[in-house]
Amino acid sequence: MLKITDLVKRYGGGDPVLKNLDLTIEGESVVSIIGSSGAGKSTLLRCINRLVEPTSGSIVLNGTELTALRGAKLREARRKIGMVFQGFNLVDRLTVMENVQSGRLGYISTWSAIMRRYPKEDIRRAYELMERVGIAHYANTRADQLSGGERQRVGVVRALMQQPDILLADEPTASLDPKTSEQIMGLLRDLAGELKLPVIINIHNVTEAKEYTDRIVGMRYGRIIFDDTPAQLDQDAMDRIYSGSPHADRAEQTVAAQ
Ligand SMILES: Nc1ncnc2c1ncn2[C@@H]1O[C@H](COP(=O)(O)OP(=O)(O)OP(=O)(O)O)[C@@H](O)[C@H]1O
Repeated sequence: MLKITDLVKRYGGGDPVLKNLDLTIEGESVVSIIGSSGAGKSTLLRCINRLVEPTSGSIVLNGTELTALRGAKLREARRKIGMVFQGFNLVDRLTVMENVQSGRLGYISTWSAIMRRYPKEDIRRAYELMERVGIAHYANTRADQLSGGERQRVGVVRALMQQPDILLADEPTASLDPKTSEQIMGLLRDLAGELKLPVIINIHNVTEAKEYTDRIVGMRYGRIIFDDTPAQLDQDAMDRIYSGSPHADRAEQTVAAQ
């Protein structure tokens, strides 16, 4: 279970971009986070895996308070959080297998990694996952020879090699054509079910969010203002999520506080 309580993030001395946010995700479900550009979607995901340091608040994953962790304990917790990126974040000159095995860094010794001496079990699991997502025949191909959709499949397998407790996907389909984008969304949904893995996806494409996810969280300037099933996301909810501006939001809050 992921339980976020009273989360605040402020970059430098500016206004908070996450404002006392609460969010609980239980069990395996696919949750999408939607909202205008600047709503704080990426910041929220990056606070969960501590790529961004929260200013205050609590993030508990399966009983571990993530915000309190440092050093080795933080690295250990991070291994349990898989991340899929918009730009795939692959090492182009490495093969698909080498990219996929980089998900095991932190589990195997640096020397084994340098020598590309992967444990048999890791190779078996990599092939199983690559087979599952349809890229096993590319195992020895350089990552830069693959199409966008294939590259994202590599990104997904690399994240799954970590044997994560949760998968975070930051606009995983934003660089893909519409058909490939739907395939990747379908894959994430199916893998979530098969592996009993909660998945949180930041996404701009509301049609895909409705079709491929179980729950939609709508953010507006640092707050969650919608949290329900796709069926409940009507035009009125859409208008609320996508209306306003950071400036208007700040003015509203100032008036409300007076
Ligand atoms: N490293 C940073 N330093 C300063 N401000 C930042 C930083 N990262 C994000 N911000 C600001 O925080 C706010 C939220 O940004 P964030 O990227 O989380 O929003 P988003 O909803 O993911 O937007 P998008 O959909 O465009 O990716 C924005 O105003 C952004 O300018």
